[in-house]
Amino acid sequence: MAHLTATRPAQPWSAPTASDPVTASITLPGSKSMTARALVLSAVADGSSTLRRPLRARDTELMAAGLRALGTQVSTVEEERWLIRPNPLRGPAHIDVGLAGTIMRFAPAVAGLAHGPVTFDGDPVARTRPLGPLLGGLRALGMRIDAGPVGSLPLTVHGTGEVAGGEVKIDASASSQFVSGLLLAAPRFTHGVTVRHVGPPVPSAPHLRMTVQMLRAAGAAVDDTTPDVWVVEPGRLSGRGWDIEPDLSGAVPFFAAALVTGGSVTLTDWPHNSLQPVDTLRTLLLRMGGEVTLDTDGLTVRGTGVVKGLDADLSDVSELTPVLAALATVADGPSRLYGVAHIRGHETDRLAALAHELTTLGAQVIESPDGLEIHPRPLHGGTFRTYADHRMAHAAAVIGLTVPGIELDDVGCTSKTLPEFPALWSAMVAGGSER
Ligand SMILES: O=C(O)C1=C[C@@H](OP(=O)(O)O)[C@@H](O)[C@H](O)C1
Ligand SMILES: C=C(OP(=O)(O)O)C(=O)O
Repeated sequence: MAHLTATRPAQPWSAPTASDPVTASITLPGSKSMTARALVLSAVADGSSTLRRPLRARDTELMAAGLRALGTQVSTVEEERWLIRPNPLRGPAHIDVGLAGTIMRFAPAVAGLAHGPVTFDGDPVARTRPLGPLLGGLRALGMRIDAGPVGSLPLTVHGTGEVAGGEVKIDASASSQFVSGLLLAAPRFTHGVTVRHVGPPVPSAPHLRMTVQMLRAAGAAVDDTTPDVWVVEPGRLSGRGWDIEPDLSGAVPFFAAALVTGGSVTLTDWPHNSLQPVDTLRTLLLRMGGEVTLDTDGLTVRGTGVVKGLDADLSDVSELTPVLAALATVADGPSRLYGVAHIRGHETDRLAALAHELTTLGAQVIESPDGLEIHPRPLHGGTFRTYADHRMAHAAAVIGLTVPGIELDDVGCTSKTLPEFPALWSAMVAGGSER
C-alpha cells in the first residue's frame, strides 16, 4: 500500500530538458478508468473475477481498499493479476476516496447494497469536488445518505442491503461520473435504473460508453439508444477475467514529447479494439502536427518538432486539457481549447491553475468560463505549481522538454494515476525507454 497517504511531503522535481528528439517505446500500466470499473463490477458480481494488468496507483489502491472494507476479497499482491471474490457487502465501514472522482462517485451506490453504515471522506480538496447531483439521484433511488448542506464529502450511506432503484433525473453536466456512479451497481438494484440527464451537455461521452460496454461485458442488459437516457435492467452479473488496456490518458504526455521534440514515442501492447477514445486523440494530435500509427509494435506518435495551434472542443476528452494546453504554449500559432467548464471541478480548478502557471512562465493565456485561449510567446524557466494535480505535473514536464529551468513544486501528485511517472519520464528523455 505505497500510495495511500494524503499527507505526504512535497516532492520537488526539475523537469529534464531534451537535447535530442525523444525516441522511446513505453509500456504503461492499465487504464485508471477501466481498473476502477472492473473493481466495482467484480465486487457486485456473483462469481470471482481477475483483473489482468490493472493500474496500481493511489486511485485504484484506494478503490480496492474501499471494496475490501465492505467485505469484498480483493487480492492485489500480484503485480499483473488482481483477484476479486465478492462477498455479502457490509458496514460499518469507512472508505477513503483520496482525491479520486471514480471512488467518490462509483462507490456510494455499492455502499447502498451493504448492510450497515458506510462513511466516506477524502483529501481536503476532495471535499470541494461536486457530488450533490449524484447524492440526490441515489436518494431518489431509495438510499439514505447524510451529507453536508451542499451535498459533498464527508458523507454517510446508511446501507440496508438493498436499493430499490427505478427512474431518476439528474443534471450530470458537472461530471459524467455521476451517471456512471448510478449505472455500475444498478443490475443489483431491485428495479434496475433509468437515468435521465437534464441540463447542459454531459462531458466525457467516451467514459460513459466505457461504463455501458463494461456493464454489458459483465452480463448486464443496458439500453443507451436514447440520447441522455440510460436504462440498466436488474439482473445478475457474472465474474470474469478483465483485460485492462494501457492507460491512454497517461500516455498523452509521452506522446506530447514526440510532438515537441520531433521524435517518436510508441505505447506498447495497444489493443486493436479499445474502450478508450483513441480516435479522438489521434485527430487532435494530427491537428497539432503529429502522425499517429497503429501496428504490431503498438500505438506510435511521431512529431516534426513544429506543433500547430489547435482550436478544439475538448468536452469528450477533458482530462487531456492540461497536456494539450502545454503543447499549445509551444505551438506555431494561437490555440483555443473550450467546452471544458467542468474541469474547474477536477483535482483542482484546472482552467484557473493552467492560466496562472502558464502565464507565470511567459505565455499569454486568456481564461474564459469554459476554456483557455493560449498565445505562444518565448517561455522562461520558473517554479510551476502542480496543485496536487497529476495532470498539471504532466503539463509542466512537457514544457520542460524545451524550456530549461522548469521546477515543479511537487511531482509526487503523479502517484494518483502513475507513480512511475518521474522515473519513466526521465528515462525517456535520457534515451532509455522501458518501464
Ligand atoms: O469515469 C471516468 O473514469 C472518468 C470520467 C471523466 O470524468 P468527468 O466527466 O468528471 O470529466 C474523466 O475526466 C476522469 O478522469 C475519469
Ligand atoms: C479528472 C480526473 O480524475 P478523477 O477520476 O479523479 O475525476 C483525471 O484523472 O484527470
